[in-house]
Amino acid sequence: MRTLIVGAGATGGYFGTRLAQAGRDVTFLVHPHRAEQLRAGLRVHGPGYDETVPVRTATADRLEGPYDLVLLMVKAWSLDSALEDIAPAVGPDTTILPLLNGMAHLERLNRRFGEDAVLGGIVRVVCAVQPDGAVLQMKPHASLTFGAQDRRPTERVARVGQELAAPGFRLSVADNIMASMWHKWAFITAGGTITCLMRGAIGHVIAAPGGKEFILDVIDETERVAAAAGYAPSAAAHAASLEMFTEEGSVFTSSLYRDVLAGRHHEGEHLLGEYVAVAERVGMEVPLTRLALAQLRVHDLARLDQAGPDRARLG
Ligand SMILES: NC(=O)C1=CN([C@@H]2O[C@H](COP(=O)(O)OP(=O)(O)OC[C@H]3O[C@@H](n4cnc5c(N)ncnc54)[C@H](OP(=O)(O)O)[C@@H]3O)[C@@H](O)[C@H]2O)C=CC1
Ligand SMILES: CC(C)(CO)C(=O)C(=O)O
Repeated sequence: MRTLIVGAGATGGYFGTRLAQAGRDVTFLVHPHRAEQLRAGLRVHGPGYDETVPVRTATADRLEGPYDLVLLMVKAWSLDSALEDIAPAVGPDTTILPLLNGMAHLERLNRRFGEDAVLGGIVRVVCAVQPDGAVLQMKPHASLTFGAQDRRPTERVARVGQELAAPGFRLSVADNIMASMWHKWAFITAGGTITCLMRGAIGHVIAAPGGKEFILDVIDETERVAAAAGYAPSAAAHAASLEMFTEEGSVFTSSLYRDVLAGRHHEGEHLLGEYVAVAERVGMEVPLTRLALAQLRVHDLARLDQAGPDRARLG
């Protein structure tokens, strides 16, 4: 099977190198600067390991298809350009597996490629690209969960499962991938809302008087939306959110908040903006998520103003 991994960033770099090491036929679609950086291999390091993995890269102008499987591992704001770039890689039998956080991308992909060709998926890992281009895995766990949007156990799902089974992460086929994606989206939206609004790590929010009550209110708000949309978090998903977001001393911040702090592009519209839009559709008030979203929008406007004529270069 020929697999194209779109993006050799944090998640693409981590999962893609695990697949390459397992002998899979993997090509990374990258921008020219990243191709240059990866000439001598992609360094991935984390708890107890440090490896430089030889990788095959392609840039959009040299992409030859079709591929059997395309893993989309880009941030939401890059999705449109990534979809243009992968056009030569997609044939009538290509399977597209997006692994972004959130849900809104599925609709766009379904419109473009048809629902049968597009699987749902999530990854759980905590990785970041370092200034030298290496991918750093910050926590030991890593998993990839996927499945057909309509829950049918098709031949396509079985083939993709065989291709993606590799050492270095736990692979599972979800019985209901839409529910898994929703639970993760609710979780990420809660984490983003808490850390962006409070401008700090969970440990500090919990330690502040009133902080725990605020956290519980955010979890409640996000879970009520998921339930109203037909995806009430399971007891286990609720317990995982409580554990993560009420841990004393925790240094956890969402990647959304870290992107905001670093002045980078962020997934606020894709995660919180779309969440508020769903809440509106199901007739629910989400004042805390809405406040976090408004704050992100103000931040973005200020950032554009500060950049002035350089705004086109904002990354
Ligand atoms: N990081 C993590 O631990 C986790 C992230 N996620 C989710 O996974 C998704 C991806 O995040 P993450 O891996 O962190 O993002 P990164 O920003 O680390 O990586 C994305 C990569 O995609 C590249 N890219 C974007 N568009 C193209 C294109 N058209 N052609 C080639 N390369 C392209 C970017 O390159 P360039 O810089 O050149 O634009 C960048 O290297 C997000 O939705 C995120 O929320 C989910 C779980 C954990
Ligand atoms: C919480 C985490 C690291 C989990 O995978 C994540 O996806 C994020 O912060 O965006």
